Amino acid sequence: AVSTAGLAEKVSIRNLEFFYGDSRALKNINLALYANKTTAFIGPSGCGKSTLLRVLNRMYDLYPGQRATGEVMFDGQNLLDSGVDINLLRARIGMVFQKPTPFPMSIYENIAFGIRLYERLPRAEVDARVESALRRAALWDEVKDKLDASGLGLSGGQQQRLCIARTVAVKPEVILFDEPCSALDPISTAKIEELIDELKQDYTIVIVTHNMQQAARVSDFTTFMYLGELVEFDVTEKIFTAPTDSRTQAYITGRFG
Ligand SMILES: Nc1ncnc2c1ncn2[C@@H]1O[C@H](COP(=O)(O)OP(=O)(O)OP(=O)(O)O)[C@@H](O)[C@H]1O
Repeated sequence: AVSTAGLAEKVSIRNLEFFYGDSRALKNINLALYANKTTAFIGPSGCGKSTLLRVLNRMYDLYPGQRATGEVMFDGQNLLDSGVDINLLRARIGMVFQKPTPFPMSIYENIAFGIRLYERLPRAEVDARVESALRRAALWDEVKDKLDASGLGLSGGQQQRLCIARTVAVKPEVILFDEPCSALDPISTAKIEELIDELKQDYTIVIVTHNMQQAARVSDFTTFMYLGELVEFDVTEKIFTAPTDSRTQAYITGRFG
């Protein structure tokens, strides 16, 4: 059994199923995400990693024909319930995407815009929040003298840190990373990984990655998925050194995927 004694469950997923039309992409998923820990989702292409991540902030709501059943408990509420305030949910469970997606506006506005979606704050407080978010995302020193320049003028790695700053600025509790480094060079990747490691002091983090070294470096727990099923969940080191299931073993040794 996985030793999780003393850890707080931030999100508890129970009997989760997910459908694209008639096609079932997630089968009876049961999983806990622990507070102030990083959980990686790994597995071969098409196994359902992104689908599971997108359930956690109801991303699928935008698409007709996609639906989830079961429970995703977060602070005593089932996130899948129809009464859930989706905007509030996405402020509490933020997401960083694969490709950096800054808005076509200034660096400052990229962050202030997100804050204003959720809160009305005096300008000085917005300024302070923008600065602290940029510091948190390890970008402040590089941009403090050009906050009015376009976010699109930053390098790919800087753009991704800007997106992380934008997510952090609305004070989420959980941050979902969907292959956040797949478009980045090794140096930018190392920066983002370092950042993820620091962010877990204050947030609960989930990361989908194809890069097993990355999963091994940044996560505390790892979930191996295969064909829509959660095959194995364990402490990351255990998954990568002594997995229980033969399919996990096959994947981590490069025999498929
Ligand atoms: N919009 C969609 N409509 C129909 N089926 C979809 C859709 N998106 C994903 N699927 C299917 O759901 C399953 C899970 O896909 P998902 O993208 O979650 O896998 P993944 O593990 O994230 O894959 P990858 O590593 O390639 O990103 C796959 O069989 C995929 O073909």
